[in-house]
Amino acid sequence: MSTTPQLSVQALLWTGHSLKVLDQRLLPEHIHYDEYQDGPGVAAAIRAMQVRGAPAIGIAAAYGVVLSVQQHFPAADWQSRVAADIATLAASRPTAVNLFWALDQLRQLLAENPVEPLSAVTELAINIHQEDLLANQAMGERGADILGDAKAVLTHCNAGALATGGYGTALGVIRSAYQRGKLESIYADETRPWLQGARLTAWELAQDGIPVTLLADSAAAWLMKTGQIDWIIVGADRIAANGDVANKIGTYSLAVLAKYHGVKLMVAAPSSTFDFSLADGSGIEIEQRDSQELLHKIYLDEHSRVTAWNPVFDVTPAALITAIVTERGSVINPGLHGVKSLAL
Ligand SMILES: CSC[C@@H](O)[C@@H](O)C(=O)COP(=O)(O)O
Repeated sequence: MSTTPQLSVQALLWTGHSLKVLDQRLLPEHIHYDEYQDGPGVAAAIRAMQVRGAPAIGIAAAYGVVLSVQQHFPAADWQSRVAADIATLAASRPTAVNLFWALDQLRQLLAENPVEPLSAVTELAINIHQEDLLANQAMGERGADILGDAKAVLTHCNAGALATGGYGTALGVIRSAYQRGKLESIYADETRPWLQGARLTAWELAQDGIPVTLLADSAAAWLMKTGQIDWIIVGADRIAANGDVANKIGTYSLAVLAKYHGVKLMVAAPSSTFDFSLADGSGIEIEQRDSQELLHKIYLDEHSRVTAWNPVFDVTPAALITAIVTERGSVINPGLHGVKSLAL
């Protein structure tokens, strides 16, 4: 096992009484942290994508509950106020299951600790944050083992430290493989329309001195056709029991292209990203974001006849995935086996 370097990038900083959130809308030009003292503030930060990426959304929401308890306990109606803040946090974004996974744990703990809730929820939120970092480090090593001697990979979106408690899922695998000296080329899609690849992944890897080559999303087919990559490595927002994976829009098209070109596809995600209540990916809600993310401003006029369709996730069928890697283990060919073996 190789050692993990000190992390240069942190999306979330817990101060003990507030949450500092790196505003990812401003990267890579500006490194600016906003400080939040209440649950609705954190929910707004998630909705606006100041913090984004499935595990980071779950961690931020956990701290949002801590801030809510800190603000309202021990007022007579603290429980209903905290419940309202939890509902606001749950409504912030629909697709990443990590959000609901974290909130469910905090809700249950609050029910068990009505007398001293603050210390209990604080301990749990910090634990969720730390466990995510450890999971990513374990996943990174496991994923690097599966890559073996692969020389070149492509990633999509940002599934890095910025999207998690640290180290990253897909970027964790890439970090670990790079440290082993195997990877010669790392490609990143721009990831339109929000440019998570161009703005975040490129910046994050550059912070660690890891070279990366950016490409327009539409160049990915030609990258594969010309034999330049062995693997595509992505994260996930929700994985159903049969291994279908919801992830950033464009992942499905990469998976189809990969199948055609004989390129392998790895999904790296912590256990908190699995939703075993769903038999397959058809039940996953796909977030639609504002058309302003796509439309040129001359088309934002209310009389404009130009509109935009902006789904920000898609679902990749398990049959197109070569390996799903978690901190607990991995499944090769999930289309044949599903992922129930990864449940506790
Ligand atoms: C480890 S992050 C995994 C996914 O959350 C990531 O690939 C992704 O799709 C993020 O979408 P985003 O809309 O930026 O929150």
